[in-house]
Amino acid sequence: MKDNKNIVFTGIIASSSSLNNLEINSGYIAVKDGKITKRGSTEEFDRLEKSGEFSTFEIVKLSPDQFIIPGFVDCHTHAPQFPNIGLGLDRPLLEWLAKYTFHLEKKYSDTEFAAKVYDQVVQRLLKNGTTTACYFGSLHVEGTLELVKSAIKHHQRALIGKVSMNKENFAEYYNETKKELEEVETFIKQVISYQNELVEPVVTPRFAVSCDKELMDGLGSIAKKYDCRIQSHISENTSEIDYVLETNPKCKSYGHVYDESGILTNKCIMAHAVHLTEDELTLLSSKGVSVAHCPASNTRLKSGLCPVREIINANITVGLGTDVSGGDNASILDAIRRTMDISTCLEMRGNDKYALDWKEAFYLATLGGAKALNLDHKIGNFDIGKEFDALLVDVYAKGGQIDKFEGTLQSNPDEYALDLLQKFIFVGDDRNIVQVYVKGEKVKDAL
Ligand SMILES: O=c1[nH]c(=O)c2nc[nH]c2[nH]1
Ligand SMILES: [Zn+2]
Repeated sequence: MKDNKNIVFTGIIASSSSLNNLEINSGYIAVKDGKITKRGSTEEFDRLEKSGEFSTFEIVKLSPDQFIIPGFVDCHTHAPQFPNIGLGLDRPLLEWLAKYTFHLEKKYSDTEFAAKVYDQVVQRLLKNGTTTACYFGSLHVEGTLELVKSAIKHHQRALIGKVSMNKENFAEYYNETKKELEEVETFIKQVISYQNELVEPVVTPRFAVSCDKELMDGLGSIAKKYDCRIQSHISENTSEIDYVLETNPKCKSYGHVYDESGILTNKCIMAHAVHLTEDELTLLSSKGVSVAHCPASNTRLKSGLCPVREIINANITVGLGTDVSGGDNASILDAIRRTMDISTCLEMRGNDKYALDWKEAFYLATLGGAKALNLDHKIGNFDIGKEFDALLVDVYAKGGQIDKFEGTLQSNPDEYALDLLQKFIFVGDDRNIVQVYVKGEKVKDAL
């Protein structure tokens, strides 16, 4: 598709090195064959440019109102549910699944339908600056392979799972165990056979409500066999937890149901974790499990206010998820804002110093997400040697929400840069994301 040129950007560059360390300054970043090869000050750039170092590079000089940040990482979303976005949010989780969600997901037995929807989904996410997405597909192998093909076609970094379910439900949306395990292996082998460096398969037990012990054991073994990531849901809603404990009377917690089947590994990412006990926090932390915090769906489905600060303090790696269509917004910018809002609500209820500030939420949306998905050796910030997944943001982009009030931002260059980024985080939208790069290739250009 797009040609992978050598590019050097000069201007404001921002990325996190940890939850509490945002680096933002003016300088340059050089990208060769999709990887970051050099970074430095503006003075160093001027010197190197004069010496001819960048003679084979396209040079992109940012305007004073533009900056570069790492691409957003969506750690949890359901691609087949996008046609329902904004609809049917009047029921709690289990009723919502039975009434709206399973019926929609069943339609993905039609691969033509799947191909059309997934092409739109992948493009929507790239437009929003989501350079990496960890997707749930549907129960169907061929349908979910259409999602894989769309990610490859549009050059999105994607972790994709064929959903596994073997428990009967009213929608008749499940497989018999043997068939399900065979299909999961077929899916994994097929994705591997594409040999695409951006796309990987994920073992995806929907949750302990939909999978019995036999299936869960089998999925744990498959993940081990192929050294795959695993994704699922945990402790989102109290009725869900009650059901899981009732149907697994020998397990002392929801977390232990997964642990009994070898699901909890350092390649496992669990969505939600709204109602975990202290014991479960310790269990997840000891196993190296990551959590995808999905604030939009937690409020839309009235599941609860996720204590994200406690999860972070328990030494669990956290990233953000949009969780469409329990979540009503496909943008990680929205997840950033809702993360701040939910944690602020919890602070206002009496948890001192609980709220996450915008710099922390920005970290979760970038490097935190990359760590949660075990991709931080490749992406998440602009360390030399990492792959260049990045957004070029224009704070005053034409038609956008952010008005320019001349001379009102702080005049010190460092503070001015912080003001610009802060404006984008709180007020910006996809119109401000004027270019998107994945592994050095431009996948959106609205400049
Ligand atoms: O928010 C959610 N969306 C889903 O599709 C789902 N399935 C199980 N648990 C779930 N939670
Ligand atoms: Zn989900």
